Amino acid sequence: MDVTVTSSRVHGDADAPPSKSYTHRAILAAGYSDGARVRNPLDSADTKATMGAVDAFGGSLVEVADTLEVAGFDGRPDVPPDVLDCANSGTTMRLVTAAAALADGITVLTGDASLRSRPQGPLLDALDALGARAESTRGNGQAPLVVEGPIEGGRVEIPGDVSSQFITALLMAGAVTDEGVEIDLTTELKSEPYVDLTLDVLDDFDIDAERTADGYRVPGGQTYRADEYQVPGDFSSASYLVGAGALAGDDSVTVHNVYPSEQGDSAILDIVERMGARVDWNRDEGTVEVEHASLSGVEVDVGDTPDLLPTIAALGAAADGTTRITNCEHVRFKETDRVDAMATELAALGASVEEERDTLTVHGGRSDLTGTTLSGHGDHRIVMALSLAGLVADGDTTITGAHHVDVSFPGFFDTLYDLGASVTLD
Ligand SMILES: O=C(O)C1=C[C@@H](OP(=O)(O)O)[C@@H](O)[C@H](O)C1
Ligand SMILES: C=C(OP(=O)(O)O)C(=O)O
Repeated sequence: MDVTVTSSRVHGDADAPPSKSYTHRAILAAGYSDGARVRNPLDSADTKATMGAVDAFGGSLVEVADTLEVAGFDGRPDVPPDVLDCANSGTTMRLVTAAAALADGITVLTGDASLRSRPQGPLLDALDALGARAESTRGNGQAPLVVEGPIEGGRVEIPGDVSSQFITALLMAGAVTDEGVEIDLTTELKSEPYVDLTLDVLDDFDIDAERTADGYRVPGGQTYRADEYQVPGDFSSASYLVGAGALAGDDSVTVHNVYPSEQGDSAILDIVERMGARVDWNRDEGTVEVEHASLSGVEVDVGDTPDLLPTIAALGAAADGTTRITNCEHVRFKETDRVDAMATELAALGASVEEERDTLTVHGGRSDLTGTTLSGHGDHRIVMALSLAGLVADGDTTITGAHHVDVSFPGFFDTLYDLGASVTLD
């Protein structure tokens, strides 16, 4: 399915969907427990993949209104009856690979073509060091993966600059090993707020884990326990709504369901404010009101907030002056190489863009942007970010693969349409 966005103004109220990162963790943590209710989970393609894994490990999940009733596998996953298909979800593959290493037998994991091109090697090496057999079938550190457990715990070294999801995976599984897991980071950690978010969920499930001088530690022999877990709203998804208000607001846009949490991507509020928009975050009410202004370029380090790169690049293309996005090499390891994808598509729209390994520079100006047909690169965030640029480009902007928004924000185009954007799906 393609989407065509025509230059338009937006205003009114919109809800941020539930957080994808919190939902994955809450569902898997409920799986590790003997049972828990997850309230207001995100129902999307990626979170369904995690639900499928919990089911395959011997848990069960029943949806009752806005709550998922999870009967867990109580710390000991069964050997799955079939290959685990993690679809497009990096979070599922990493978190579930470590869970599979607890099972007494062999698990095979795969995913779509994008997921089968993403790096898993450091996690496989770490699980190997903990006593599992963990292999890439092609020997290239990518899925399909074969994992044979069980692990008992121990000490591992792992780089922190490929994916923080490896750390999250080891912490979540490590809590139910006999010996616990001590993680020594061999490089600087990127995407650190996502590990903070993991510690937050673990704490709510009564699991102790902590940052150490060299990395992280989780003691073993623990029991996941929570009656009910409430998932907060998603700031990465909210970034597109906030971005729409900042770029094309006619009067203001108010985004609901955005309460404070450990999500690093709440940085989007500060970024659009620095670009010149007026932003009012009422933390108690969980609302953000954004008023459009003529935006100017900014410099942003996305070391902690990789998922904001497409949003910031799109805003930068429409802002006056130069937007420099630094510390972004790890953004190349996502559903697609997002640094390259945004550079290519914004250039096709008429922006002047320079791409280096670790930096993306966009020389913006909305008068330079002319609608054309762009590739969504099969990546939900590229599709949503390019839609923002379409709001201000002259004429029609068509983006291919619009259905990929189902990965994290299934109602995205309805939400944009309800705000007044001219959006046509076909
Ligand atoms: O743990 C998580 O929920 C996520 C961690 C980040 O990935 P990396 O740690 O691989 O940068 C982020 O990009 C991804 O969308 C979600
Ligand atoms: C990279 C993302 O997710 P994942 O790593 O789970 O595929 C994302 O949602 O932008």
